[in-house]
Amino acid sequence: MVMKQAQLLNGKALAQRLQSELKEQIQTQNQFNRPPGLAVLMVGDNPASAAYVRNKERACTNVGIASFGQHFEIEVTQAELEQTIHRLNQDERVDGILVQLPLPGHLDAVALLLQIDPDKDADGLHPTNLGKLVRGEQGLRSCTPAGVMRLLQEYQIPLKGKQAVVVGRSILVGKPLALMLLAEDATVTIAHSRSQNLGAITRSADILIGAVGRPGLITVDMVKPGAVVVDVGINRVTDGSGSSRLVGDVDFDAVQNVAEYITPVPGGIGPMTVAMLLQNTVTSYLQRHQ
Ligand SMILES: NC(=O)C1=CN([C@@H]2O[C@H](COP(=O)(O)OP(=O)(O)OC[C@H]3O[C@@H](n4cnc5c(N)ncnc54)[C@H](OP(=O)(O)O)[C@@H]3O)[C@@H](O)[C@H]2O)C=CC1
Ligand SMILES: Nc1nc(=O)c2c([nH]1)NC[C@@H]1CN(c3ccc(C(=O)N[C@@H](CCC(=O)O)C(=O)O)cc3)C=[N+]21
Ligand SMILES: [Mg+2]
Repeated sequence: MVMKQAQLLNGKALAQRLQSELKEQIQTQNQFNRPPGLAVLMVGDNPASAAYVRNKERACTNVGIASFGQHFEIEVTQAELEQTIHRLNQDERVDGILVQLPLPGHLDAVALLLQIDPDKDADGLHPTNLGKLVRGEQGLRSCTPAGVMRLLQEYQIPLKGKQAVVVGRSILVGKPLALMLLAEDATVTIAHSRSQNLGAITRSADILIGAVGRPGLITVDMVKPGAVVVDVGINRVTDGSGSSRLVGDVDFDAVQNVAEYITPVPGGIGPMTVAMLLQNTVTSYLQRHQ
């Protein structure tokens, strides 16, 4: 039997196009006498965060957004971070503030995110923006889930009435993504580490999202033939020869033989996340001057 390979959902290509559109928009928006500004706070050096920061800074330079990155030692205190956020809230050059998650255990992420001016909340994690998402109101949306939705939209993947299964329930990815899928009239199930019969749940999915952080968690037997498979996971793995590479949560090589559409890692949701972060920053920039 000849297996038809899934079509790739090419996040990298779409993200590049969105970036050129943003670049043009920024070039023609010069009445504010300054570029849009984005501040990313990173504590310690988690490898997934490091990849994000690298790509984000390259992308900012490319489209014309000023970066105000701040890298803190792992021992930084809550008070130091809160002071930094207060300063950035007041800084007229800064339109977007993002705190890289997860934070080391001695820091309280919830308390910190609460300090961000909701109008500068580039990752949509302030309770005001999360509340707007729950209520279906306009607001800044979390970048990764927004990137997933934008990519599905680009490929005209039908969502209305479809079974969507999101594996992972973090406040950064799984939960907001489930709400966004719901807003598009999908029938949404959220699975997590305590879910029983994960395979039975995922096999019901027309749209299956892996947002866990475990390489190879989603195996081919867990995927319904013809499903749309979105891999949010970013995991660095070391192979036998000692060289390291990025993989997602999905066993891509096997799953691409049964899925209708699939996102690659790298080149899928990662670049879309960066594009949405730039877009949120530009949105805040334009709104802050109204
Ligand atoms: N592509 C991108 O742009 C981005 C990628 N990521 C990547 O996505 C992944 C998830 O990130 P994030 O949501 O922040 O991670 P978290 O660790 O915050 O959340 C992971 C979720 O997966 C669930 N989980 C853990 N193990 C299992 C299991 N065996 N079966 C089912 N569910 C499980 C957890 O369940 P429980 O709640 O019960 O603990 C939790 O809800 C990571 O690889 C991260 O690097 C993150 C952000 C952006
Ligand atoms: N508040 C917060 N928001 C986040 O969105 C967030 C975060 N914290 N903490 C860390 C994770 C991780 N993450 C990535 C985003 C893009 C790539 C990315 O661009 N990846 C490229 C390849 C990267 C490479 O090859 O180095 C790709 O997948 O093609 C990676 C990782 C965002 N995260
Ligand atoms: Mg990716």
